[in-house]
This record gives sequence, structure tokens and C-alpha cells, in this order.
Amino acid sequence: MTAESEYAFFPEKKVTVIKAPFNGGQGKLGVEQAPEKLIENGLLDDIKEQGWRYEIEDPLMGDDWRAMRADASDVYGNCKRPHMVSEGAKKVYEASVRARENNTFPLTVGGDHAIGMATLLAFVKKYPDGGIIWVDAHADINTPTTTESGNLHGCPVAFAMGLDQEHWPADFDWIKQLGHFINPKQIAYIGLRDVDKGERKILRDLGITAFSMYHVDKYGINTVVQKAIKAINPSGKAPIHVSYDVDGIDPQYVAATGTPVRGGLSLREGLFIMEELAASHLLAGLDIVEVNPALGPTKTHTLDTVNTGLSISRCALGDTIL
Ligand SMILES: NC(=[NH2+])NCCC[C@H](N)C(=O)O
Repeated sequence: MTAESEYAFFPEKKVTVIKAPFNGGQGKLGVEQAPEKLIENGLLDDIKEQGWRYEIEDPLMGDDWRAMRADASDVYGNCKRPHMVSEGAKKVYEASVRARENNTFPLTVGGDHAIGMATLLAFVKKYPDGGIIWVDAHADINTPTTTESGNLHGCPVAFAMGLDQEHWPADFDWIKQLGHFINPKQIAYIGLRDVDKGERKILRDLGITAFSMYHVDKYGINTVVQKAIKAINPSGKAPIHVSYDVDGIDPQYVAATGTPVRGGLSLREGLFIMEELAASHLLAGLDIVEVNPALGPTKTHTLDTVNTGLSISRCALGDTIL
């Protein structure tokens, strides 16, 4: 069942699907296959079924990402592939800005979560007072100084917030030049259960709203979602962007992902977040990242993960059970 005009910011119900088959933010191959896999399994039909029109953007097409990934000199201190990540993020940022200018709903399909810096920055360029919900097992707020792994998919929130700029690789100068960052008050996390030491300090020092799995257990998912919406959107009228790492959901449902952490959201809790945001009329964009079709221990596991990504998208676009 679809409800008409439920989306305050998209009365025309048009989606821009931004394909982001990007793998430079982490070490495992396969995550770049996700956009095609989701499309193969029905992403575009689902969008139509929910009553939206769509166009497709493929901003990473035409570049030799394989060669960029193979460039062993692309390191900066502990950070792996800063040049590649910067290039990928810049292209996704430009595509997201175009979608925002056209007032279409950007549905960005990763790829790894490094591209989150791009979608967040494009969102706040258009909506400086918008709210962001980051669903994830991880906080992804490491800086080039705190990252232990050196994987930049663990750092996108820090880049979008402009944290620790003095230690950024020069490749990211373009972000400094945009003249806008996200504000720590405009983001809330749901689903955290694997937070690095340096990240915990940043979350505390900046007073960032974060609901871990402890809070989901303690309050229940409905209360957590309501609290998160309130924290990032005190006016009750601001648009809300969701950056959804599928590893927020438990590996029992989402095994085909690069950094699974047990003890996660149930499938229903994970979908409820999107159902509730769609019902709020305020949803204004979605990223689905970290589906890695190469990592399912069996084909069934991989298909479960892909289908979870598709369910997240359907719920975001208005699908309800009844
Ligand atoms: N998007 C993700 N899956 N991020 C995982 C990050 C894991 C770890 N905190 C790191 O910085 O390396």
C-alpha cells in the first residue's frame, strides 16, 4: 500500500538513484558490486511500485578505480587510499548536489560508507538545518589521527564535520573549500555497538546524540527513533537524511558485509526505523551502504543481505505492511 504525497520535500515523488560502486574506504573487494546486485534484484521496480519516478546517476563511471586502488603510494600517515577516497567522494558529492538542486530524493547505493561524507555534505549544503540519522554498528567518526585501521570508511562523519582538519591529507582540501560542514548537533546515531576509543571521546566531547544497542534494548526501538528525531529536529519540520549502513542490522540477517558485529538490530527494528521516518513526512534522502555480495558465506546469506537492503529502500519510499 502506498500513501500519496507523504513526503513534504518531494511532492513530485521523484528519486535519483545514485550508484556509488566504491570500495576504496576499506580493504575488502566486492562491496562495489552492490548497486548492480540491488538493481538486479528489483530496486528500480520497487521504486516504481511505491509510486515514485526515478532517474539514475552513475558518477563513478569512466574512472579507473582499479588502478587507483592498486596505487601503493596512495597513503598518508596511517590513512589508506586518501586520493582514491577523495576522488570518489567528490564525484558522489557532485551527483548528490545535482539531485538536491533538482529537488529529487537522493537514494545513494554504495559501495562502502566512505561516500557518506559526500551525501551528508550535499544534504547540508541544501538544508543547513537538516537532521541526519546514521544507522550503523560503527560511529565512523574516526579522524586521520584516531583511526586505528587507516580505513577511511571509518572516518566519513569526521570529514563531514570538519574534525581534525590540520591532519587531513591535502586531497581533502576541496571539502574545506566548500565552506560548510555538518554540525555535531544535527546528527544522531542508532545501532552502535563497536566504537573505537578515540571515537568514544569525540562523541562525548562534542555531545553527539548516540543510541547504542544498549539504548535500543533499554527503551525499545520506537522510543529511540522518536528521541533521535527530536534531538536532530527540534522544530519538528526539518528534513531528515538517513545514512544506513546495513551492518547496523544483526549479522544473522546481514552476513554479507565487511565489518559485521553481533548483537545488532533485528530485521524488524531495522525496518521500523525507516517506516517511522517515512511516516514522519520529513524523510529527505537515504544512503544504503556496505552490502558486500562477495562476502556471504553462502548464496542464501548474500541474498538475505541484498534483500535487506531492498527492504530498507522500500520502507523509506513508503511501503507499509498494511
Ligand atoms: N563503515 C564501516 N563499516 N565502518 C567500520 C569501521 C570500523 C573501525 N571503527 C574503523 O575505523 O576501522
